Amino acid sequence: MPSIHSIPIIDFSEFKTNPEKVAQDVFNACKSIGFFYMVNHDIPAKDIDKAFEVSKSFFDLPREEKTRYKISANNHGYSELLGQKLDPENQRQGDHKEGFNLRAFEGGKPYAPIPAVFQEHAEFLERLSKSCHNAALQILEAFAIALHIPTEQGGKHFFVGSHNYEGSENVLRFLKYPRGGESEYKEPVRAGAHSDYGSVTLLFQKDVPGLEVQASRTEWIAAPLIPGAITVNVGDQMELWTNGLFKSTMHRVTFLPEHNHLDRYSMPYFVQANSDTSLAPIPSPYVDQTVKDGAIYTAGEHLQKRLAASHGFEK
Ligand SMILES: O=C(O)CCC(=O)C(=O)O
Ligand SMILES: [Fe+2]
Repeated sequence: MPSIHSIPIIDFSEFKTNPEKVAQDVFNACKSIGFFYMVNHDIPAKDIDKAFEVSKSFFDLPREEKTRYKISANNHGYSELLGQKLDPENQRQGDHKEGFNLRAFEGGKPYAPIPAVFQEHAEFLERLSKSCHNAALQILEAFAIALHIPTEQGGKHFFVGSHNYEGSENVLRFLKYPRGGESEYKEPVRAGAHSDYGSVTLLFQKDVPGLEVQASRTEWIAAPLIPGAITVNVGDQMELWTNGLFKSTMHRVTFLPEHNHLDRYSMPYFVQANSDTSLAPIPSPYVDQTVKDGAIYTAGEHLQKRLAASHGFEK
């Protein structure tokens, strides 16, 4: 396979008028590098800016405040600096980041208690998390169109049917990679190499780059910041569902010496299929239907397995 040197930019303003074209671009990206930039999506820039401000106000709180909301096996809450290993098999030290996972709202309320700095913007955060979900539904519709899912199996709505917002395990995650500390830090990268666990991830990057994507077994390429674009990647659930056709590509975050004086903030939105959904190969003429080895997990089982390994939760 030729090596892939860049991440394609896909214009979703054409999705309403020419869905086939957008779906084909998405298909080509997902079969090769597993990443693309979504431009002209429906999430207003001012909402993204505001979310980063709210995120900063949370991370600025004293440590004792933040640790009151410590993350547990429900995947909601605060993870401390060095608290998570995204590459648990290889890392000697946790990631050089702190984070807060905000699970999907339920019945208009946060999934579990959230700090006052979030609570005072609860309506806004719920709206944002639903806008992210809707952007993901457009991508999932593009997947189904490109994969030619038969109409009797749901056609273009195939994935939409297995991605409810209400009751989902979707997470809007706030991350802060603090400036400094790189000289004592033992690892070469500040977030370990990993693939994402869900079906699709939307990532909002801001000001400070550092994300790298494994373009081939030996080559990492930068995923630079593109103003206004959402960095989108295929997650494990989609790779399993497509029996390896779509690539859940490894990625990591590096230290960049020219940005050492700045805190890095990012905001991934992890989209999960309904937890009881089987990850057996989907009905597409492009997807090999033979299951080679191992058991077929449900989306929920797959997620729990990966989360337990990276956070060290009790199993
Ligand atoms: O911070 C980033 O840019 C990427 C974070 C990431 O890949 C993750 O949390 O899964
Ligand atoms: Fe990731």
